[in-house]
Amino acid sequence: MEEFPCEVIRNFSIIAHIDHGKSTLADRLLELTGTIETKSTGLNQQVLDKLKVERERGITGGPSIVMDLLRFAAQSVFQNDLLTKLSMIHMAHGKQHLLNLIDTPGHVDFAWEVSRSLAACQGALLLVDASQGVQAQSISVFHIAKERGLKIIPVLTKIDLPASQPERMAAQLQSTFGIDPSEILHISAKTGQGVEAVLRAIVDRIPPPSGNINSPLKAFMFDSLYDRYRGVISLVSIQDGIIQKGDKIASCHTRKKYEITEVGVMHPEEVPTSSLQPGQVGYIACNMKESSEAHIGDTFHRVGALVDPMPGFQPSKAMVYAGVFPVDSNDFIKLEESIKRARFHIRFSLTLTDRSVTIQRESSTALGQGCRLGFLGTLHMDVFRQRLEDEYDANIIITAPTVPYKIIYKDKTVMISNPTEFPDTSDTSCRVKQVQEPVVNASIIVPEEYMGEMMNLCFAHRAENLDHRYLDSGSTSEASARAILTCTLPLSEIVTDFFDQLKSRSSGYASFDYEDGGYKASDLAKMVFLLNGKPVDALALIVHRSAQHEVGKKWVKKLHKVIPRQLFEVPIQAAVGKKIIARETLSAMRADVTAGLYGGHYERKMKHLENQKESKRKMKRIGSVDLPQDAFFDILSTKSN
Ligand SMILES: Nc1nc2c(ncn2[C@@H]2O[C@H](COP(=O)(O)OP(=O)(O)OP(=O)(O)O)[C@@H](O)[C@H]2O)c(=O)[nH]1
Repeated sequence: MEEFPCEVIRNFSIIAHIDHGKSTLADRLLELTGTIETKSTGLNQQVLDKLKVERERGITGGPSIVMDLLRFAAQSVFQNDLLTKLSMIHMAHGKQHLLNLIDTPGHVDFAWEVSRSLAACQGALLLVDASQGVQAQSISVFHIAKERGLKIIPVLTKIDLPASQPERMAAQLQSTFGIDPSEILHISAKTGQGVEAVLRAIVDRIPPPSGNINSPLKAFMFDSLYDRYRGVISLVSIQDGIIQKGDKIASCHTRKKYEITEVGVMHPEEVPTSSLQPGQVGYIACNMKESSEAHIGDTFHRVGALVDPMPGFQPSKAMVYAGVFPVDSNDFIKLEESIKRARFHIRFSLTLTDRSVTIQRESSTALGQGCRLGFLGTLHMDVFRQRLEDEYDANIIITAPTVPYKIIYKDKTVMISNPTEFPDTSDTSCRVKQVQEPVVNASIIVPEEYMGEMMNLCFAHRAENLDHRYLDSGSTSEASARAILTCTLPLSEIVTDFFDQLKSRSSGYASFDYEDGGYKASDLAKMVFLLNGKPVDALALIVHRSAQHEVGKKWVKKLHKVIPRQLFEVPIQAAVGKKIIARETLSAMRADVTAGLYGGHYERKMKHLENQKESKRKMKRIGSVDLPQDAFFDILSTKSN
């Protein structure tokens, strides 16, 4: 592939709320520039099926069909999934331009990944569905792009839809982001209307990357992947200088030295080039053996020519944790493998890095050996869980999600991510000074008639600092005004069913987004459930004291409903510290399942015994109480809390 000087290069991203049509627009741009063929192949369906989970949730990491297709093609053909960036060539003003589309995950859980990708861009298309208008995530991604100083090209899409209201939405973009309506492009990515103008705007409005080919090499690593044969492949954006095969480079972060074995760009698959120059975004392969050597946000320089490193990033931290256990403890190794495979797939489909899901072994007296997984957010966890359950047919139990708490003692601070580790704060000898929980700054956008409902929902989830303002005045008779409601919420309150309730109580109209709001002191306690006097560690919860009686009562009722009767009476209790705060009693039942069957019914008797054996196999024995797998599912199902 020919070399492109800096001034004809444009590095951009598409930022949008989920489902606003990012993938469709990317497909159109790739088609218009001849990067891919216009006609989709029958393969697409196959690929879509493979990515069922992400499809169902309506999220993809990038230009859907193209990306997915290439990801899978690349996996099988080249054993390489370096596809978070695509290059297109476009003729404008009599010159060929190289347009690099850099993929972003575009979801609130992955804010860090979004800024990581945007760091390699000079501009972004802010894509807004003209029938839906500005949504919560449009706002958060806009701010990230703005903070990074990117040129933003506002684009209203889906104008072919009868429900689209481009004029009204343009006014909304103006009032929300201060965008001049004359700068807004009106397109339909589906029919292709106006998409040419998008290519023109990318060339005309986004500045070329700056950089000097004669300065010392400075290459910024914004992503990395592992290739079985070539080791770590890094995606880099060249800030200054030039990089080519045979060059000896070093990492600013680890000081380790490497020799470049290959450089190239994605067009759309890997195309080796003789060099990468300032402004170019491409891949480099060097003799980097371990993923642990690759640090996202690292800067490479030529050996012997030190440069100031680019500002790096704070990698994202796991914010939601859950335990995963095999129903049959012999399956632990199999489960661990499934988890690793699921992690691999999620990483590609959501454009995440290797370390996006943290895994630690965990053992529970109730559930045996398992893993404690850490996720970036609830969506991340849900997608992962669904993939484990669906695609790997994993016979697993997943515990209720929890968030990391800060326990401040007189002499130290400890972070805990498992309720079983939570200290008994009512015990005066435990020396806990304060307990803090993570909070988020949440924003919800809804039509005004749902405001009351949304406020109630927020208050029921311990919201503070509630505020609201209007985004527009609902200029047409059929469209009501939309408002943005902001508040702080404890993260633990949104990891269960908050999102589902938000959707159902707003008839699907509310959009929700949040950002990290730090830690806040809170009056929390550990709630333990006892079956026949024995605590079940896997069921332990952390509750706000104001809700402990309500939560305790609800859970013992739920346990009472799902635990089958045993041969003896079983008290089911909820305790906080030493205090029992709720109780139900499960009455005893008869033992012999065949007792009612008299002589001559040998086959029936055997069948009953077989059935009993089968259901015993699926039981978890908690102390002396048998709990069927289904009961655990029911108890731990977050949706029915
Ligand atoms: N009518 C119409 N539909 C469109 C247009 N652009 C996208 N769509 C449809 O909108 C839906 C979402 O489009 P996608 O391109 O998958 O959206 P996305 O933003 O990539 O979604 P995620 O990657 O899952 O976040 C699909 O059903 C598209 O067919 C458009 O211009 N007009």
